Amino acid sequence: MRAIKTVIPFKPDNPKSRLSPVLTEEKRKAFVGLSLQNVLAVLKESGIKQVDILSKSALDKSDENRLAAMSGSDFEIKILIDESDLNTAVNTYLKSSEIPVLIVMADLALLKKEDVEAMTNPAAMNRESAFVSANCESEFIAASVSETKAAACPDIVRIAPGKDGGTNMMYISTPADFEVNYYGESCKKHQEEALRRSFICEIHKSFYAAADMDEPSDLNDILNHGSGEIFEFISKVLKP
Ligand SMILES: Nc1nc2c(ncn2[C@@H]2O[C@H](COP(=O)(O)OP(=O)(O)OP(=O)(O)O)[C@@H](O)[C@H]2O)c(=O)[nH]1
Ligand SMILES: C[C@H](OP(=O)(O)O)C(=O)O
Repeated sequence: MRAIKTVIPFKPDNPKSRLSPVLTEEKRKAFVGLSLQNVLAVLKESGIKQVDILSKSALDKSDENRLAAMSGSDFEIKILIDESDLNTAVNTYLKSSEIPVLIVMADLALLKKEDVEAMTNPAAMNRESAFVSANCESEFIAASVSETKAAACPDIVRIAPGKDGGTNMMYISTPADFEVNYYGESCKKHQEEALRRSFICEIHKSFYAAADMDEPSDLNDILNHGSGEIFEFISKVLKP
């Protein structure tokens, strides 16, 4: 795999406030810890070797212990603390990055390794995922078209949108030349920014990558499609 940096923005304090109708603060903290663990496991499975957790504040001891247990010579996890807001923290990170960056949100409880592979190396995938070029109206099958375009113009932004128009993952080939602008319909904003900066923009459409956990009803997706510790946790909390 081509060298890339992978970064997970993370907010450990009072996380997922929109879930407060169904989860206490303590449970929300436990939930984002499990979700982060899930995302890291998928990244590891997909061949990513090193991940930076870009955290707004220090991690809880339990989360730190979990990360330490996952970390090893073949999978290095670094914790970087940046107390600024999400956009400032990520943009500072991008500015200092000389190789492609993959940004992955921590609340993707259903993420699959195929989604990560589609973001980092779509041409190598033997699949029929549809990609959409922001430069044209029609959808097309990714690999051959995107390779041809990439040969002519190597700067690529690849986005996995959230189900409500946010940006759940983003691959940026030349990160120092791009700025993120999260919140609201950020996928659209990022597509526009890509076009403005003459990047090729591709969209990875996937139910699993789109399933961010923002609102109480989103947790049903974990009950219906999830597995492991996070499934057990949500099952217990929602069906005591
Ligand atoms: N470093 C950093 N990460 C953040 C910040 N705010 C959110 N994040 C992370 O960015 C990703 C997407 O954030 P949201 O889905 O809005 O999560 P949230 O802010 O905990 O949720 P709400 O309080 O419900 O808006 C998650 O991985 C969060 O942990 C921040 O200020 N700094
Ligand atoms: C950060 C934000 O996340 P959401 O609140 O849409 O989950 C976004 O994707 O722009």
